[in-house]
Amino acid sequence: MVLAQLGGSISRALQQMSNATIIDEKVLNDCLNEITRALLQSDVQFKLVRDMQTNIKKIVNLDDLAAGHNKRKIIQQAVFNELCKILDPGKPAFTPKKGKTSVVMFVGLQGSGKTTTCTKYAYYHQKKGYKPALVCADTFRAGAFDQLKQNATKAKIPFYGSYTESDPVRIAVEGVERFKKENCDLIIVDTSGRHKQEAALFEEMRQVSEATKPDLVLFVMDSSIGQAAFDQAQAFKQSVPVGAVIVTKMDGHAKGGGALSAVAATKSPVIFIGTGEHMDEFEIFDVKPFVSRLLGMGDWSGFMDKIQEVVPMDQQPELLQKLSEGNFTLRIMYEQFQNILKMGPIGQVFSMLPGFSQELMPKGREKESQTKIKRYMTMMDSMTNEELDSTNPKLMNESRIIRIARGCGRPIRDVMEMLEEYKRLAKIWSKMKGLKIPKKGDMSALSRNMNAQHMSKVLPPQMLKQIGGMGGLQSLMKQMGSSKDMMGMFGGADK
Ligand SMILES: Nc1nc2c(ncn2[C@@H]2O[C@H](COP(=O)(O)OP(=O)(O)OP(=O)(O)O)[C@@H](O)[C@H]2O)c(=O)[nH]1
Repeated sequence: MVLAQLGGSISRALQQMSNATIIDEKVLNDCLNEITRALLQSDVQFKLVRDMQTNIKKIVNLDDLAAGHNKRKIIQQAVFNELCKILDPGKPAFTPKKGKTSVVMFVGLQGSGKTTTCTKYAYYHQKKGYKPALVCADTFRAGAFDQLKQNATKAKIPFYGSYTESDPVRIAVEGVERFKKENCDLIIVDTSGRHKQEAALFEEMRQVSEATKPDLVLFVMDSSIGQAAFDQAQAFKQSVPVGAVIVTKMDGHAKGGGALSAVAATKSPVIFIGTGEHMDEFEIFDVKPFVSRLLGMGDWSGFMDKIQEVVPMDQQPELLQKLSEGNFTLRIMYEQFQNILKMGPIGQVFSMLPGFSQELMPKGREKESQTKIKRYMTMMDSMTNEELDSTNPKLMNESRIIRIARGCGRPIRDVMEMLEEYKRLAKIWSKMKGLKIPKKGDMSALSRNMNAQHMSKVLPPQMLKQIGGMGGLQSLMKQMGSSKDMMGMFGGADK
């Protein structure tokens, strides 16, 4: 069961319960058992699941439910809070400061994706203006240094390692010293992968940590690790001061529940997730939006942040103005396709929009979707300015379609398909009509300006019904809006 399925199962359990006329202990227990089953099937550790169930029972007061309060909402909120609690140890991770040297050491099981993730982490910070450097202290796996070297060269990040030196402590110390002298502010030390049974390798890892005195030890974990996650993560935590976790391969078909367990074992926050093999398939991890996405509630703040990344700054106000007028033209679609292709996998963007990820960008088919987008753009290149800027769907008559097909050398049905896709996107974006436009550059204000009215238009009808219609959505947004993150996520509550 992948995490998305886990979210679906939990939502279904909640839905079934809210369909019951009277919520008594049995109905509540059935619902919680269903949720428990889904969590266990996703590899969340048994003890965590049991504790979660007990906590929810403590929080949810059956008398309140009987009094006719919105039962589903109360329980959904409790499930939401409990899942957040598992993933949020309540203390923030160390963040490196620009201009001040920080040493970050990467540890993890063999093949968890450490080396790949080191470069992603370095690259991410380099884009933010840091001066990162990579040190390969993995003397165990032949080829590890070559891999790091290759990645680092591609990203133009300085690196240090040795083909002959077999002592990882020595390499780590030399590398750190060298990059300190070169005024690098983020020195990243990659270490060998190991399993908890390998005592000698654990001792070696401890020595590297002691010698380099890292400001942060990052535990890298593959999301598919399953039930073993808790014990493995705990073993690492006992040997070195793990301060944060990165979960990799979140793009795969892993169950993913192990990741939740590992966080609980290390009592450290997840700070990033890896979503692919490429350098930029790396996302900041935020607990509340993540759980919200897991439960199928969408993640507006993430979506708006992505737009900020995808759309060049100078085009943002203009695009938002057009969207707020409800004028989604083919030209806008073309320009957005251009931006999206520049940025990389569009799945990352659209998976954040509630309910639309599957239609726009089926998981695992990103490459196909990109090819499709390029094909659409070729067809649009054969359109006139009038066609590109029109908001009148009737303009695209048969003769225009035939002309476009001839112009781009594609069959007529391809042009029709592209126009259908345009209509579908235009329909989605027309829901943005009336959006308050933030001042130039202040995209976060946009998410704050999104109110329940906008949300209700964008949410798929069945999801809105699940939440309890407009009234349910408003109170859910108010209730959740007490935290800043949630305000951002749902675009702010109506006051
Ligand atoms: N799909 C996907 N693959 C990933 C991700 N992160 C890493 N990988 C792949 O996972 C494999 C192992 O990654 P490495 O970086 O070599 O793993 P490692 O932990 O350094 O390996 P050891 O040094 O043997 O411990 C490689 O094929 C990576 O491309 C991710 O987020 N998604």
